[in-house]
Amino acid sequence: MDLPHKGILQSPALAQYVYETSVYPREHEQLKKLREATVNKYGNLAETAVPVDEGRFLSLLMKIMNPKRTLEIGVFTGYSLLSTALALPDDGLITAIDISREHYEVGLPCIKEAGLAHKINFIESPATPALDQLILNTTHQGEELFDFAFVDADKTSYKGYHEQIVKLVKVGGVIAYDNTLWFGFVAKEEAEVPERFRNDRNAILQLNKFLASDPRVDVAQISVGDGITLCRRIQ
Ligand SMILES: C[S@@+](CC[C@H](N)C(=O)[O-])C[C@H]1O[C@@H](n2cnc3c(N)ncnc32)[C@H](O)[C@@H]1O
Repeated sequence: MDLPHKGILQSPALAQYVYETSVYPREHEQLKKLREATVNKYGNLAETAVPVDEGRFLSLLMKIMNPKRTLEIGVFTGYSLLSTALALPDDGLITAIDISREHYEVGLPCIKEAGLAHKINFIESPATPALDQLILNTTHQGEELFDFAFVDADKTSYKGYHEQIVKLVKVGGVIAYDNTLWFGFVAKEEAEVPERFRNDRNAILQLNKFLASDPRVDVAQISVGDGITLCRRIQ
């Protein structure tokens, strides 16, 4: 599939400037290898992964938050997952959910090489039932709530995931929704948006509107990568 330039830095030259100045010089060797393995295997589809500046943002956010338990929905080959894993404290653990393990297998050797596979509990499942199971585990078996959740899966389900994840993230914890500026299409008229992006654009528009007035979370729209909405649970 031919994707338009992903990310809100609409000039490829500006994106390249950011990547070369502040991302690539600090990119972990195994992250770079994972990125290259993804391009080798999937070509243009490698753009499905978070852009590298977003990976860096996630990594720094983890270092600031120092979370013990994190959740990721939508793993693909694992660029955001490894960006997170590299920044967790020694006792930090990640629960990662994806409908298919196939793509994850491409990045897994790099995650192993970085010595971080033991931190990751990968659940191969559609997210909705997997989240329901996690809710059961926390309510009936007293498992700890999560400090952080990163959501980067099927956009039309984000609103449903939000209702589940607010039950799984502790008060004071953070939920990050990816692609909330959706290639910049959120600010365009529908007629200007290629047809195959319209459904997801509508879902993102509804999500953004909903989150802006959800009293359970405090919200900031972060203009990095393809747009991340950070939600801090306040009730
Ligand atoms: C945009 S990619 C994730 C990119 C990843 N965060 C990265 O940095 O490489 C979306 C992922 O969501 C997964 N996905 C799609 N629908 C899903 C669902 N209903 N439940 C769980 N995962 C799903 C896809 O298999 C795909 O790997």
